[in-house]
Amino acid sequence: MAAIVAPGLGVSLPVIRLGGRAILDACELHFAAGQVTALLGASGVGKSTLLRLLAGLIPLPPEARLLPDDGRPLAGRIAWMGQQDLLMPWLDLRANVMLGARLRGERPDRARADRLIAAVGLAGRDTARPAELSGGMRQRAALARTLMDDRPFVLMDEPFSAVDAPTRHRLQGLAAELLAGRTVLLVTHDPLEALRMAHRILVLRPGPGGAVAEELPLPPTPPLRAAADPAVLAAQAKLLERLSEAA
Ligand SMILES: Nc1ncnc2c1ncn2[C@@H]1O[C@H](COP(=O)(O)OP(=O)(O)OP(=O)(O)O)[C@@H](O)[C@H]1O
Repeated sequence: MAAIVAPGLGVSLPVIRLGGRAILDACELHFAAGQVTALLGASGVGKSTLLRLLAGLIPLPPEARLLPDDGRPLAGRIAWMGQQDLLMPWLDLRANVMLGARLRGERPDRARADRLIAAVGLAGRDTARPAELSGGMRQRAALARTLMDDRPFVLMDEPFSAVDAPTRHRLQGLAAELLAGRTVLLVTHDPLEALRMAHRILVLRPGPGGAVAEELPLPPTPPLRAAADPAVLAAQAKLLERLSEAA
């Protein structure tokens, strides 16, 4: 796959209220070009809300600004991958990977779909329906679909939480390789996943005016970090402690 280097993304948000309650406090964030930022925090603190605001799934207040560093609009340049694979059961793997283009009425790039299917280790399974694939295979298919449209910004909401630990470990390696150069915001509950994959870790913690993001230090080595790296293990213990305090 051709390497791309995505621009960074500046985010300026006022207090975000949902159902009459302040969920996120006003914030200024910058997601660095081509880097993975992991977002952690207790259940219900507002991680998905932030992701959904960036994806346009929750309407932005008029004062909010989402500014890619290249000055071009953000619309149409975001890919999304969630906890559920959202594969269409009646379509085969290749058709699922090419679904975005079909929905937009474009001619899908079949060669690119096949390269991505091979890259996620599913070569030869292109005519299989989702029901014939394991959970890990379906998440790999979802990863291929996420990358199919070649978007510079990728938002991932607990993408690997539904698979077993060894599969998750493999998918983290695969995703790190295939997402290289993109500007990624990864919501996860898994401290080790954040420590392996991220260039930067933000923890959302509740505050009186809504949740606030706090940056945590990372081991000096770049991602993808080895799970057995003593610096990663030490950071994992500290991150768990910090998450317990923030809950
Ligand atoms: N449309 C909505 N209307 C009202 N409240 C909402 C809405 N969407 C989310 N919330 C509330 O906003 C808060 C943050 O939810 P959000 O899903 O962002 O949390 P989260 O940190 O992603 O949680 P989890 O880790 O459990 O997925 C929760 O209290 C939730 O109930």
